[in-house]
Amino acid sequence: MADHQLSLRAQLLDCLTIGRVILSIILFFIGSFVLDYTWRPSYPSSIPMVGHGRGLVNTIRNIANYMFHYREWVIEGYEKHSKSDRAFIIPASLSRPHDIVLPRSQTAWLLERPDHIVSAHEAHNDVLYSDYNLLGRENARTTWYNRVIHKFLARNLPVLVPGLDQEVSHSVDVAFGAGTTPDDYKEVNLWNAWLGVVPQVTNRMLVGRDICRNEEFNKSMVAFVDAFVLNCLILNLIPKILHPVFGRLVTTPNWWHWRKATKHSVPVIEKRLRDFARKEAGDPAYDSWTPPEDFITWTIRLAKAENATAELDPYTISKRLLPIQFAAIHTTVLTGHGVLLDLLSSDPADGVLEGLREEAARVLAEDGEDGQDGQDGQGGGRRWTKNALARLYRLDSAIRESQRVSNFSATLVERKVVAPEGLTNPAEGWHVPQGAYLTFNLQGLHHDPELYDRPEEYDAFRFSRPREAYEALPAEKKDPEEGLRLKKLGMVTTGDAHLAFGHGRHACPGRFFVAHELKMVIAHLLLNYDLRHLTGERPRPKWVGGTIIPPTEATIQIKKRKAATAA
Ligand code: HEM
Repeated sequence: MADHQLSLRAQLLDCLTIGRVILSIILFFIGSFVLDYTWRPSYPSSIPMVGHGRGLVNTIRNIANYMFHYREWVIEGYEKHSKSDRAFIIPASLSRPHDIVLPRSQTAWLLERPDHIVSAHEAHNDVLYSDYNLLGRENARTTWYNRVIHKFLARNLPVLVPGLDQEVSHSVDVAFGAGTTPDDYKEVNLWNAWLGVVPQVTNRMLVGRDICRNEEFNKSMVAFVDAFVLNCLILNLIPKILHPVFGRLVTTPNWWHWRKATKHSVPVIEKRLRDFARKEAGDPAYDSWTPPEDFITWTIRLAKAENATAELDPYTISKRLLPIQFAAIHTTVLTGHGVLLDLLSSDPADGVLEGLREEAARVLAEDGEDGQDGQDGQGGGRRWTKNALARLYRLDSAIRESQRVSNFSATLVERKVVAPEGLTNPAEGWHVPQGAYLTFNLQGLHHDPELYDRPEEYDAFRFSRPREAYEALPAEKKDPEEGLRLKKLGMVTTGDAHLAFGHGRHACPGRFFVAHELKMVIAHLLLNYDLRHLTGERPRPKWVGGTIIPPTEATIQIKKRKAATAA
């Protein structure tokens, strides 16, 4: 019997060659892909498709070419179908169903569907693999953090501006300005400099001034969002059926980075909860205490108002911060990076930098306020206010124009059909089942010559010229309706031809904050530093599927200005 067992084991081991193991793994993956594929929602054949088209061979070609040709397919689809008001299908990555790209004329129709018919949240979760990246289903499925931001952020901006201004001055002077003198230009890596600014400024709003300058906390959060993006790229290539295993495996670093951050955030959250409790208990030491305005305070207020006690757990609060860190950090760094590359690649003869600097100095003098000496180690000088920032029309336009022409996504505003009965398109008559994905053609819209004059050109003051012309009119010639129309040229206004922040009721609720942040950063740079124009072509990004890979190697030349105009 023992001999028999031994020989069976020997035979099995003989069969187990490296070649056979590799072949089995390949067959297992192919089988998983086939299963995945058969479970995908099927789309009507009346909707045209770009890429290599339908059928088994073409499907394999689509999968092989998705990484390198997605953006070209988006452009091709815009010309062939979107411009004739027709939807088209665009192939997706290996692990995701295809997207249906809707024409501009159907924007309002889709975005007005209720959330129980087409869901933004579910679409975002699927595209971002949030069940894994956000440390589990519970944190991915909740819309709590979304509600906190929608409810509190924009209305608290006037109160937040002075603190943000301090973080901007401090972080820009460290990340861009360290070691600069008025005598010579210094070379700075632009991507790393923005990464030195955005987490600190964003976290002033999220977790307050006690932690926003903490290097380990900020590094952990940046590492978390970096891991998040990398995991999305990896999971795009793995069959969905295997995600419960691979999703957990590849997102292990996310847990590690979150844990590291909690060392700093949880004690602050616990203290805030204690402070709230003592104030509520009538502790006389807290008579004049008011909580700082930040995400921690807002989430405590909302949880108390709604009796949502689970939301008051310090570790839960620290997890709710993660989706916001993801939504806020890379998007803002990408945008700021793009704006400076566009500005510094503009023709020096056009005087764009000088125009922006003149505006910033004038508005700060007129509408800024005097800073107090010694605030957080900052000197006095003029400080920004919400009203002053609202008057930076040129800078606002320079940012909006960069978001238009240097778009960081080819398609945007993803929605998933969640209604069990599916969705019928009234304009074209087709019907798609539950699980279908719909989106819009950002690339095509932002570069359409019928919507924008000379669409490929970065025209920094495209949106501010009419606003400035209106401002210069004598009061009796100003038509308030025209004034309102021109206000909509501002960077926070979304529309069916400008989708950088999405559109409709799920449009980015952080955009008002971003507008303040980016304006303060760029104004501080221009008022305190000289920036050299780039020579040659603007460094170009690369695209992997629908994901942009920015030119992170790009550097700029910067030196301290002789006569700095602001603090
Ligand atoms: C330049 C920076 C940013 C860009 C370009 C950007 C862009 C976007 C886009 C395109 C969406 C999806 C809209 C849709 O599907 O309709 C979105 C959603 C969102 N963003 Fe931003 N975002 C930025 C910064 C921020 C910041 C700083 C925050 C938070 C403070 C934030 C919080 C959110 C949230 C919570 C959502 C989900 C909204 C919802 O589903 O209702 N974003 N953002």
